[in-house]
Amino acid sequence: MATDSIIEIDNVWTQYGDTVIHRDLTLRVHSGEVMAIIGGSGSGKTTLLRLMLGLEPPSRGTIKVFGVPLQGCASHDLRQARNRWGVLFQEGALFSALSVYDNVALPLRELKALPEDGIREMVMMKLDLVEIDTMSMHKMPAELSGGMVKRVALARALALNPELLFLDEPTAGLDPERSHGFVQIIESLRRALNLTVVMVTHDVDTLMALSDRVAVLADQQLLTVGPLWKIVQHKDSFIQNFFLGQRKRCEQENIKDFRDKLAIN
Ligand SMILES: Nc1ncnc2c1ncn2[C@@H]1O[C@H](COP(=O)(O)OP(=O)(O)OP(=O)(O)O)[C@@H](O)[C@H]1O
Repeated sequence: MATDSIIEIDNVWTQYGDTVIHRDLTLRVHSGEVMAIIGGSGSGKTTLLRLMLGLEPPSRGTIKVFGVPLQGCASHDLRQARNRWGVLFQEGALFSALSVYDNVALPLRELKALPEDGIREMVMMKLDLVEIDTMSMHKMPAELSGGMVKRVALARALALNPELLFLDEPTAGLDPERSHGFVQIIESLRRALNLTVVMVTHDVDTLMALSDRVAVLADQQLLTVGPLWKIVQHKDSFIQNFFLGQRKRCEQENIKDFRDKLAIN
């Protein structure tokens, strides 16, 4: 078995009553890669993310993150594993009653490992990473644009210096320009912090910009896993429809050009 697997999913089934969502999924996420998960609406992408976060157990099979089996491990081990990952939920999910500063400080305060001035230093550093200026620090979430909410949520996800980042539809709801800017921030952070990333997305630009491999969920199974340029050549009808009119863009050379431009802009 590869030693650099950060996430190991083995023979996982998810079932609600008689309804099977996942049938015998096996997947590895390697250290330092960006693994994208795509699939139709209701194909079980978010549920798969929730399984990887230990928020719900699979009906069958095992999931290990950092070598820790999420089911049946000691609560101390689970807590330690959780402190090594950050999550950006689909809607940003900031606490509406807390300021920008307090939202980012929250995971650090919960950890009870730093004095308040240490927390302040960390919060300022994370806000700087996601390009939120100090003027906005005391704003409430309702006063922020959609793009800012995402960036603050990303700062919070990074608060504990995670090695692993989960992103659920990171660019959903952003206009193309903001989406582009947010993807650039994720890409530069990923490089600088050497992050492993698991993201659910339906956005082809985001896939082109960030993904090293793409896992396709369809018909309750993992249809295929591979680099984007290979995935688009798959004959399956879901994949064909998903990339309709975009297959040429997703050729290897075009992906490279797209990423080069992203790095320059
Ligand atoms: N706790 C639950 N109880 C019963 N059914 C559930 C539960 N959680 C999810 N489901 C069902 O599992 C299926 C997969 O849901 P999930 O949200 O993972 O899909 P998805 O691929 O993320 O969809 P979308 O792209 O529309 O967000 C859906 O049919 C959903 O209704």
